[in-house]
Amino acid sequence: MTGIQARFQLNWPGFQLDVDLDLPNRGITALFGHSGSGKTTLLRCIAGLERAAGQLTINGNIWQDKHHFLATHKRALGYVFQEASLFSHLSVLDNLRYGLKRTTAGQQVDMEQAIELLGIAHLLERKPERLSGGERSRVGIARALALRPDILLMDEPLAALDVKRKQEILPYLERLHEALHIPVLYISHSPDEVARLADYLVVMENGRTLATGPLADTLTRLDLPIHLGEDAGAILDVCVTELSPEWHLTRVVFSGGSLWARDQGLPVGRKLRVRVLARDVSLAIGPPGKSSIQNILPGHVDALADDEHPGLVLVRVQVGDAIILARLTKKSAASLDIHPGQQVWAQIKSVALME
Ligand SMILES: Nc1ncnc2c1ncn2[C@@H]1O[C@H](COP(=O)(O)OP(=O)(O)OP(=O)(O)O)[C@@H](O)[C@H]1O
Repeated sequence: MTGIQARFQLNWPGFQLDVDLDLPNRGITALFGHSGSGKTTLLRCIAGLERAAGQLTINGNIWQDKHHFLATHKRALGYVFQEASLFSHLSVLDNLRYGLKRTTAGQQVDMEQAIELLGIAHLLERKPERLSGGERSRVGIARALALRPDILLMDEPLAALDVKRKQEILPYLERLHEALHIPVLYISHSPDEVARLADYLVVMENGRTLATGPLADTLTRLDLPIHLGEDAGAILDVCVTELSPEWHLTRVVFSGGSLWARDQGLPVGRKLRVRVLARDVSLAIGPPGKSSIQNILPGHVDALADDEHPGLVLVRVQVGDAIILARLTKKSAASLDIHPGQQVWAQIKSVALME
């Protein structure tokens, strides 16, 4: 049995946790939900810091069931918090070594890989006080990885950083998808971070899981109360197929067609994600004539749902195998008689390449 099987029940006055999760054995799973929905409590149960009833199996190893409860220090896990709590009297290298009982050859390789992945080789001799916030976070993550965990738990690791530092660290986290062969559970309140990093999404509400599934499918479900507001949109897996140096544009293809985006110097053949925000998509019920919009894709309306504002509606459009969301005013949806099954042309004003 691979992956994570986690079933927990916890009864606190005013809060009950009741989850039953089966999660993939690699990739980043984002835990998303309102404040107080139980995300941190779930991570603490996995870490053995809360004694919930239930069971927990990580890649076939039982960490908890009716008869066993493995103590936290015996669980092969890395835990990264908002503030990386580094030892101030130790250099970065000694911080990384701390906790490794004796450094075996295998651990040395893991530590070197962690140093490389997080880009901290030039910081090894420094004391934590001489690191920027972003560098401290990277060292904190590398330290967790050096322990060769079977699972990495990250509780809003970027929340304490300003926008600039976040942008600096995100590319390192993006590399974790590919490079790590362990599951990562990642709590975040930021839809942008989730869209960039996550492969899988768990939506929590009041101590329960409302939905779990691959990121692109779960983000475009209209039946979930994930109120993303201006961040509502779709994620597409694409591949760069053409460059147009003359117009500084890049063409990417996905299962539903192709899109032009602003050139960011990516080579042909590069696979990446793009994010298409619902507010940037409008719909026409016939092939549009001359338009300044380059990206026009035919598709079919799959479903409609009220948006947060009473005057707006979100429309799910099936484009090939992919789903795109469009945000329309209720007035225009009514005047075009937008309904499930209808053929439409999605006009996409802007596409963000996430690289
Ligand atoms: N030790 C505790 N005893 C009783 N209730 C607790 C305890 N710790 C947390 N809670 C409550 O459990 C609920 C879930 O808290 P938790 O920190 O897991 O939420 P969260 O989704 O991580 O929130 P946030 O996004 O704000 O970090 C909250 O109502 C909180 O007040």
